[in-house]
Amino acid sequence: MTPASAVRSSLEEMLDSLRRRDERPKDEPPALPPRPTSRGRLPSQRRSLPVDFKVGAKEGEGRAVDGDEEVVLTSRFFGNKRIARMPQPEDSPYVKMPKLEKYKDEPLDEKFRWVGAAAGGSVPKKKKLRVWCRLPNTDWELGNIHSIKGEDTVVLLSNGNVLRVSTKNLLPVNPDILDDVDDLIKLSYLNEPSVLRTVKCRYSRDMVYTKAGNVLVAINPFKEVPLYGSDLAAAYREKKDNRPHVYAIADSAYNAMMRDGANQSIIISGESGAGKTETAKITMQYLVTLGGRSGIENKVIQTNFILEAFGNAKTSRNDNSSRFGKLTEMQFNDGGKFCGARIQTFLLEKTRVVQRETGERSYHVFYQLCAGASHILKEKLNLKAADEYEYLKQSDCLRISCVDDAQRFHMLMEALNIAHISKEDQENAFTMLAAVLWLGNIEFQVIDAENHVEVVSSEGVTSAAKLMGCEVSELMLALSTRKFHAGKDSIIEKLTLSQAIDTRNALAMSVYVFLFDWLIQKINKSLEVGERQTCRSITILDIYGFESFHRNGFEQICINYANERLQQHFNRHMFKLEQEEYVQDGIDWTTVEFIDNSECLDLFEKRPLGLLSLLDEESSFPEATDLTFINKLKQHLDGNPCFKGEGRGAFRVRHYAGEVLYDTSGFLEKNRDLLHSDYVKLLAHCQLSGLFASYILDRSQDTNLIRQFTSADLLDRSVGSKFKGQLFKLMQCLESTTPHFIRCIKPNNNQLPGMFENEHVLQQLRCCGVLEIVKISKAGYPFRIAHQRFAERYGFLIFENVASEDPLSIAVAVLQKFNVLPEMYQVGYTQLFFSHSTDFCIGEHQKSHYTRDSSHSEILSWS
Ligand SMILES: Nc1ncnc2c1ncn2[C@@H]1O[C@H](COP(=O)(O)OP(=O)(O)OP(=O)(O)O)[C@@H](O)[C@H]1O
Repeated sequence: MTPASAVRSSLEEMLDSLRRRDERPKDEPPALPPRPTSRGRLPSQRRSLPVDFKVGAKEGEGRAVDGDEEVVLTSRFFGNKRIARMPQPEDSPYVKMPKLEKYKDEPLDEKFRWVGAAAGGSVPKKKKLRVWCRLPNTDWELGNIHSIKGEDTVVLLSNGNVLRVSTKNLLPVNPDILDDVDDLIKLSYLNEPSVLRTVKCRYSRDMVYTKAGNVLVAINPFKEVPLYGSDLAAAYREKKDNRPHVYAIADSAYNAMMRDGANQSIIISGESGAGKTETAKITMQYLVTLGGRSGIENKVIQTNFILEAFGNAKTSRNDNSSRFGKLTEMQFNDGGKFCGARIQTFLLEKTRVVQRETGERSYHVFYQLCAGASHILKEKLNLKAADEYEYLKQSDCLRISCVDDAQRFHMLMEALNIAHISKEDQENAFTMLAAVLWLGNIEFQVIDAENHVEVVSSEGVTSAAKLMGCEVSELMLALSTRKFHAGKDSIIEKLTLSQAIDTRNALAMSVYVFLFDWLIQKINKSLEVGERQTCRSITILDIYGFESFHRNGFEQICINYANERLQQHFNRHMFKLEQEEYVQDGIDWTTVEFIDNSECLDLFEKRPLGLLSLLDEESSFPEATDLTFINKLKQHLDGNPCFKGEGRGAFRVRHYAGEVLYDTSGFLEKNRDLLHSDYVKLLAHCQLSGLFASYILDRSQDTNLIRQFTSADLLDRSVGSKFKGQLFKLMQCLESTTPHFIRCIKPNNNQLPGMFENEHVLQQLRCCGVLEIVKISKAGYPFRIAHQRFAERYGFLIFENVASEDPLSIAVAVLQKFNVLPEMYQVGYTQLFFSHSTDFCIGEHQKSHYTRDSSHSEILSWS
């Protein structure tokens, strides 16, 4: 009998007793077990994991059978105490927590290595055994042991080659039957090539979702797969399907929200192009159908299209890359009905509007407008084809294959209508887009030896001025001069060519950012529930993925910093808090190590000598340049193992997802993000259209966007500090929710279906700590219940008067009376910890009374 079935029968027995409670003879004497020892803890008992795995074994004794041969295996995953450090308490978005054992000071290479890679569990010792063999190019290949001599083994590879390798480069292979297990926890041998083989095998059969314990791994199919739709959604809703799926994650978040009343979050991460945005949309779709017909489902779904048009663009990594972070709070009333949503966005990549790498595009909406606007609209906006605008044609990429921009524009108009964005507001938005495009066509001519310029009178400037609703002369002046105040006098200074171009671009970017923010406000207004009737929510986070391009600038460092923060959140919940709870409740537990990214976060956030602080400090010196900035970084950060200064104003950061080379040019300017007071005024007084102009005016007064900052102002307002502040707020918001994680994986860099690049996928699996998650899920106790609650629920089974006994004695007595195997649970100071969910324990007929808690809190919940 397996441990699971033993528990099933014993708990079934317990539940039978529950049903028979009234018939139970009153005089049956309860069999009281001896009181447990002090600290409420049973004698140490390690649960035996399925098959051969042994927690805590240094040199393992697990046994496995391969064919007719029994082989001796070694398990070396556990036993290394290396728990990661908590974030710096003085500068952290989290509530202060007790400090844990410090990360060992190992060489950096060690920390970035996948801990289980070489120590995948076993060193096979018998002939003919199937093994994974690490090739000189680091790929893993299947083979059979031919002979063993000392430390070396000769392996017959599946491709016919024969290889002599060191035995430490061999790992055990799972039986074929486990090739496509839906949860990696079911693998007998947990090692890198086996995990890869499983996800690859599933991927080849269009099973793009696999579970790694509580985490869902989603591999981007890059094609339509028959995994979605109302029938399938209904199957998940009615619990008829339990295969790994986004629907299952959304369903479990919804159930947890309804059951516990606690807000939930679904955190979707992965590198650029891994499928986060699509996954977020699938999640939303499922949630709105779960939440019943409220009339605003379609509105919410359509907002995705609007946001993608204005906030997504083609990059070299992804034809539809989100260039902003998005948090969508789906709100439900007490009856679980979906009743509204609120969207929060983070740091739109604004430079894309005026400049980007060759082969990439600006925001989709520009091309859609040019291709799809009606004749009347075109005339009104003096709109030309996309290739007539400098801002669009400069990167040699006007189209995306298989995408019809004109058709997308019609879809956008429809989405705007469904989202109840008024016709007038729509027209205002299109007017601003056209103004931005015309601004890009404004040219300057040099008028003196000092390179001072004036604006060339052209269709560009007249159209831009007209669309913005200001005088042509006003715009010309704002773009070619700058006014300073010296005492009571104001001095007008002419701009040089490069200053004028920067000013024009800054104006265009600002208009676009204002437009984007304004649109989010409009959308939020439209999705708002009139009377706030809700106190429950599920928040979906879809933030731009980790990026490493040929050239990486200020935007990339912000994006990658955000991903570091998110990774820390993941580590904190999957590894730190989970293991802390075991330790604090005193159960027998051997720490599972994981790759911590605290050092990289320190590099960014430490004060006063972190990257962001140094950037702010340097930005506040008017004389500072990108060169003085890089020197400062080298001077102060060289000691951090995640930092390496390079030549030509560049530096490297060792992120959790890989190393990125950053080019500091433009860092200071982008961090300062100063708007010249002249054109803030210009914008504020433009007759753009009623509401829009007043919105700009509000913003300009709000943030006091004027020149001549003091350095203290700058610290509050620099882009880096603001972004860090936003991320901290985001983390605090996520901390108040129960998280559910989805890790998206990109199978290849070509955005092609059916192409699975082993090394690339492996790298991503390593980064998200999949192996460690499986280890912790396999060895851990995900289902918990407080002694008190367990005693209240089950105590009557053996005690006449539950109130007269202490909860711990009752709990232990019940477990012993019903022969629950000691390997299946541990008794902590305050809780009982179970390794299996109630799904193992109760019959189908009981499911309506018991819901499974796949998060953390308790073993059972009662309806
Ligand atoms: N579940 C899916 N089914 C079919 N195609 C998908 C799926 N998920 C992603 N894709 C394809 O992959 C492309 C990239 O996905 P997506 O835009 O969601 O990536 P992302 O991780 O959000 O990237 P970024 O960080 O750059 O925004 C999509 O445009 C779509 O073509």
